[in-house]
Amino acid sequence: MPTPTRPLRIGTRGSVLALAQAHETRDRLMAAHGLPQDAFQIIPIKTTGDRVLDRPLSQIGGKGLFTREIEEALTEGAIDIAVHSMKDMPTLQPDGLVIDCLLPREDVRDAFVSPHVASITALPQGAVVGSSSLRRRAQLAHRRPDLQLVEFRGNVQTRLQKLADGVAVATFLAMAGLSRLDMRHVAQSAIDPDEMLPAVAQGAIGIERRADDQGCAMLLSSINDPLTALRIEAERAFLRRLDGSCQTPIAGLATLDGDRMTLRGEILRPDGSEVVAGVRDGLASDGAAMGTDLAEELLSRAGPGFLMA
Ligand SMILES: NCc1[nH]cc(CCC(=O)O)c1CC(=O)O
Repeated sequence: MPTPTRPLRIGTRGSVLALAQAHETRDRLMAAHGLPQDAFQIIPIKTTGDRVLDRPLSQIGGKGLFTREIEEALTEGAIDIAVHSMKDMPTLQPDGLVIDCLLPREDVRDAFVSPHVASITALPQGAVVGSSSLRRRAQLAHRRPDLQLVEFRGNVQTRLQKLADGVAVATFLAMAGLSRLDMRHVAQSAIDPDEMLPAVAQGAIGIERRADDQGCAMLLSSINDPLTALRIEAERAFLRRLDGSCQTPIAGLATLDGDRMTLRGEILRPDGSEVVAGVRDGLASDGAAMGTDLAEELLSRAGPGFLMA
């Protein structure tokens, strides 16, 4: 809790997008509690994922790469809360930490980004596309086996520069990240989830705290968006059962219609040669069970070893 003597310390990665998310969190807390800006201090923390830029994430060790150092700072008390892209979060938090605050979700869709080409369909035969996301690579390879995929790491600016340099003719980014950076214009199109199912929790910001910190629990409860929380709970239950990591292409998306939820999920072979997809409909309050159940259906239909390939 912020006190007159000490501001509330908000831990975040240092990327432009991460800082925008930390600022959004601070602004919501200021508005909800009538607090001044200097009641908060934003503390950027460098993570392994930020440090190692020359290898695909899947080779360095998957999820957790962008969060470990931040969670350590939280556990040690060097920060009070941590702001995360939920898409990058492991499905289980370390002992003593919880995420029970989700901000209203942004656009969940992937963006098709290219200087000249309008859409996936419009890509010329054999075109070079840059992406380091195993999910997007597998989904694209499934749909367009003719395309050539190259690794594409780095922040939004770096990736746009690579496109300008002709390293690839197109790439994908999350619409949510582009929106938060006021850069939606760089997207040629937003890809419908029926065409490319997004990553679990794409577009959602979660705020982590120490489980025993009742002050922060109260502070954060006022900015939690319960509908986003329901969707993320279902999607992450699905991912948890699949033991999702960056090494297993998985996509999942929950949508709400009143008190009903539809949960779609898919798992892919990394080379895109096979996709196993399924859907569940049910009560929004049963999201976690639907997620586990859908994951089990996909696992049994895929058969042993599917995710290892
Ligand atoms: N893996 C990196 C990452 N984590 C969250 C976002 C975008 C914002 C979001 O989905 O909330 C991105 C970049 C991207 O996929 O373009």
